[in-house]
Order: sequence, then C-alpha cells, then structure tokens
Amino acid sequence: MTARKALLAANGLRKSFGQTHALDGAGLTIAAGEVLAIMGASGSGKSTLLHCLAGIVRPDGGTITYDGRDLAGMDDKGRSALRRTEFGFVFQFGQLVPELSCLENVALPLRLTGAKRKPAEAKAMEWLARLEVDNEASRRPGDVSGGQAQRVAVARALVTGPKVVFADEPTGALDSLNGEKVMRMLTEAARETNAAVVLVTHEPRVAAYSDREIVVRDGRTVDRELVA
Ligand SMILES: Nc1ncnc2c1ncn2[C@@H]1O[C@H](COP(=O)(O)OP(=O)(O)OP(=O)(O)O)[C@@H](O)[C@H]1O
Repeated sequence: MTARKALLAANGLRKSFGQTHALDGAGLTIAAGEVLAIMGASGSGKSTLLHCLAGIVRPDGGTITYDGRDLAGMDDKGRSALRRTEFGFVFQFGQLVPELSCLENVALPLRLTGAKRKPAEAKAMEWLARLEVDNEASRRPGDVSGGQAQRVAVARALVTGPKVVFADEPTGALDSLNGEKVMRMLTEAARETNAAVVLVTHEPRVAAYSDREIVVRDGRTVDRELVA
C-alpha cells in the first residue's frame, strides 16, 4: 500500500456478465503520479477492472472514488465528462481515427473540449515531437508503423494533461523493442506531468516500468508483494 493520498480508490468491486463473475470484490488505490501495473492470467478480470476504474463500465457493486467524487454512482453524462477532461486512454489497437492524420488525431481531444484548430494542432505537434513521431504528423495511422502509431496514441492520451492515463495492454501488438520504447516514453511523460498510470499487462517486462504491481485472480486483487 502507498502512504500517499489516493487519487483513485476502489473497494469491493463486483461485476458480472451473465453467470461470469468478472469482478468479485476487487479493490485498489492509486496516488497522483503513481504508475500501477495490474497483472493476472487471461480472463482474471483485469480489463473489466480498468473499465470500471475509468468510468467506461458501471460496476454492479462496490465503490470507486476519484478525487473525492463518487465515480461509481455518477450518471453516464458525468462519467463521460470526466473521461474527456481528466483521463487519457491507450489501448492495444484501433484507438486512432483512420481517416484523420496523426496530427489531427492528437489534436482531436483538444478540439472536443472546444479548442480552436491552430492552438490545438500546435500543442499536438509538441506532443508528437516529444514522442519522436513529428515526422509522421501528416500521415494517416494506417501509413505508419505499429510502434509509431502507438506513440501517436500516447501523445493523444497525454495532450489534454490528464490526471490518470488508462493503458490496456498498450504494447500487446508490438515487438519487444518497440514495446519498451512506448513504455519508456509513456512513463517518462506521465512522470513529468504528474499523471498517474493504470497499466494492464500480462508481461513482466512491461510491468517493470511501474512503481507497484497488483495481481487480479478470479476477480479479486492481491498486492504483488503478498503473492508467493
Ligand atoms: N462484455 C462482456 N460480456 C461477457 N463476458 C465478459 C465481457 N467482458 C468480460 N467478460 C468475461 O469476464 C471475465 C473477465 O474478463 P476480462 O476481459 O476482464 O479479463 P482479462 O484479465 O482482462 O483477460 P485478458 O488478459 O484475456 O484480456 C472473462 O471470463 C470474460 O470472458
């Protein structure tokens, strides 16, 4: 457990899909700026836990508090506003809009919160440069490599200055060299901006970029240090 104040805290989370109990009492805390890895076997409930924490899925039971607010009890509108303004997302595949250029993709979250095109694209360009993909700015996601596309996705997740970045197997489709580069850049940028990162992965090498690891087993969470 961390001694720092929790930014995001979940307790006793339960979520079922029909007869499947995906979450069965899961809980965790994450502090501002902390990088937390959620590990566990396939089907153990990692993604469901991340989706609940990010306000994408509403749990059947349990509590989620984000920055003093009751996230689990918020309506769809409140949760979607929170996702737009406070959270960033990096998934394994498909999060970039194929019809837009890499630059337009990174500028999009800013445009959705009302920014004008020029300042949004200027800021997007800064983030593309930071992730070393500014040369791909005018290309479409389908015309760049998988590793480059994932770095564009990281730029898009961070451009709004989120408090929490949710990353679900962000390196799952990459070879190990590109995976390490994405992880290094994601965690460095998050640390510089004091964003917390909730990282779902089954790869120890990816989890090694975190400050702390928890393991999900049959829908329950266990601190890695307590696992034999
Ligand atoms: N939308 C859904 N409908 C039905 N069952 C679901 C749904 N989402 C998850 N499940 C089930 O809930 C359980 C937990 O799934 P979850 O995706 O959270 O596991 P995971 O640990 O992320 O797995 P993986 O590492 O394979 O992605 C699994 O048995 C899964 O089949």
